[in-house]
Amino acid sequence: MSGFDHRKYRPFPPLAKRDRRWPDRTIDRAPRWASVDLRDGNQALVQPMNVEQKLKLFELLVSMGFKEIEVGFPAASQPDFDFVRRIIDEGRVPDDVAIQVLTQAREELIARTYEALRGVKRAIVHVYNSTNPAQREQVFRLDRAGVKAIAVRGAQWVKDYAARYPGTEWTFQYSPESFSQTEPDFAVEVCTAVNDVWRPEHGQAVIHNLPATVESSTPNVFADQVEWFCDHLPGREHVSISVHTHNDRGCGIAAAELAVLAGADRVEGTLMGNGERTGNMDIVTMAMNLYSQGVDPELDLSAAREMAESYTECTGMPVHPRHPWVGELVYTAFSGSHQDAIRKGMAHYREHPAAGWSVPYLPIDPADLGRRYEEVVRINSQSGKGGVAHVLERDYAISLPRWLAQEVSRAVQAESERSGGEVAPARIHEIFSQQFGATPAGWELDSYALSRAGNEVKAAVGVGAGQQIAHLSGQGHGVVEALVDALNQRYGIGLAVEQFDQHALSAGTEANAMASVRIRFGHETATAVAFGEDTTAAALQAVLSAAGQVIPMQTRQPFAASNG
Ligand SMILES: CC(=O)SCCNC(=O)CCNC(=O)[C@H](O)C(C)(C)COP(=O)(O)OP(=O)(O)OC[C@H]1O[C@@H](n2cnc3c(N)ncnc32)[C@H](O)[C@@H]1OP(=O)(O)O
Ligand SMILES: CC(C)C(=O)C(=O)O
Ligand SMILES: [Mg+2]
Repeated sequence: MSGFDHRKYRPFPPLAKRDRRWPDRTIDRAPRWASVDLRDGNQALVQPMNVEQKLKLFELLVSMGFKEIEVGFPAASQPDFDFVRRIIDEGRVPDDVAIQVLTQAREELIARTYEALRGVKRAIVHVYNSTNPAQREQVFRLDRAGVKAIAVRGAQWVKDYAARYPGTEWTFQYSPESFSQTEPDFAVEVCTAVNDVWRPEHGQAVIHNLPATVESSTPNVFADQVEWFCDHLPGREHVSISVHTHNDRGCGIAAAELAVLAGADRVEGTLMGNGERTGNMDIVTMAMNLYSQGVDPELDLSAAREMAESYTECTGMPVHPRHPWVGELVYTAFSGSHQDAIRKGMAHYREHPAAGWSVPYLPIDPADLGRRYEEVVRINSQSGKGGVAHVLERDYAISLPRWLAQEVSRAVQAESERSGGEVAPARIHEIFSQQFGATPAGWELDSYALSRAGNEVKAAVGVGAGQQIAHLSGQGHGVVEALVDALNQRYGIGLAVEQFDQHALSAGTEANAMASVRIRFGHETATAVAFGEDTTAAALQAVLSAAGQVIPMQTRQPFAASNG
């Protein structure tokens, strides 16, 4: 019989709250960020970071602008203790950064915690104990009063030991661990008792950190809990309210965002969401969410890729290619309709930058995070003409008319179906050059002379190479028509031009002009592209290259005679 049985679980009881205000709010400024990478992130790693790795990550966090960084649980292990000592002794903690350390509410651990912090300019001592019914009953085997007493004793030790180190600017932080699974009135009762020891109203800096230690409800329920807590904590105005969410249901970031709407001033989390089990809330994502709404995240994420690399180096944790904002593929479109829209949207943004960023499928400008536009459109069998045209435009300054983009895209599609994978820009250019830009042997434009009488252009064109030059002449409304006329006369055939485009190329390209043509010959068509010094040369060569594809060999030979 299957053990998969939902009846084993109980639904999370929501808070009966009728006066919620948070749904009508928006976040218009960044909360205070506190990184717990070096503690919660570290304690969840298969192989916790060594001192060198911790140093590197610490320096990364400082460089990103974090002002509050939980650097470890120094009473728990010698490496954690040594790390805290090292950053203090070596003067690595900038004056505007407060390091934070975690401890259980046990005297010997608190004493050792303060030893680790000796001499630091400012620090946050973070003491915690679980307050929810399951831990009260199963871990502590205590009732509410007993668990509150653990917190009060812990708060007292934190205060007493701080008094022994008067040279440091201390902030005290208390976490009713498992807050989100604790009865709200009890969470308020415990935090009030802690405040009675710390007396924030007399100037002691105090943070109450409300953890969703294990995420067990939808984020709206957490927001209700936070709002309720803020409304009911006596002296709320004297303390900072922090949240610390985990991601068991995949909503750690959403819960933190809604908690900020509900009144939280501060958010604890980690880079990329590393942390216990499914992780802590990901500060990078939440900060980027704000950034994408035009809110200054107050963290520097401009070198996001390097940040992700350092993160992996320090923690050994890979970054998923679809990780919000930072993953390798998160600004990449393979699918045709997305590429088409991105191409048009980027062009629109270039023309109207003052209107702000609104490129479809790209929530932000990838360049803001140091991402290259090359990554945005990548071609495989799901791609369409817009994407192929975009790649040629972006990487080779070649603009294709719509009809030609369709043809090139079909050729690229055939290649990707054959290979079953991505077609790199260089290969797209090669396909384009070989299938559309090649000049058939004997069809090189050697020379041309034009004269105009009224609306008519007369063209005398030398075709071929070396000794094999044919001299053709014809007339028409323009050079293309004149050359087609010359070819039709010379071979007694009926070529017709179906499509023709020419344009000057942008500076920096070798040729000055590009022309593209599709001609019809009976049931066949041929398309060719040519580049030239000038638009006339490009146009004539394009027609010759196309003609060379469809005029049968026997008709073509010999090509040295002149019809003019
Ligand atoms: C949600 C979180 O992330 S909390 C942080 C968790 N992080 C860590 O635990 C990492 C570092 N921890 C450690 O290295 C160790 O747990 C230590 C050094 C702190 C303590 O180690 P030990 O004393 O050997 O054991 P352990 O952690 O099992 O202690 C459990 C005891 O502490 C009590 N306890 C647990 N948490 C707390 C707390 N916050 N405050 C006071 N007592 C606590 C338990 O009730 C239990 O008591 P008992 O021995 O009377 O049954
Ligand atoms: C120590 C606390 C804040 C914690 O990490 C948690 O509850 O998840
Ligand atoms: Mg945690």
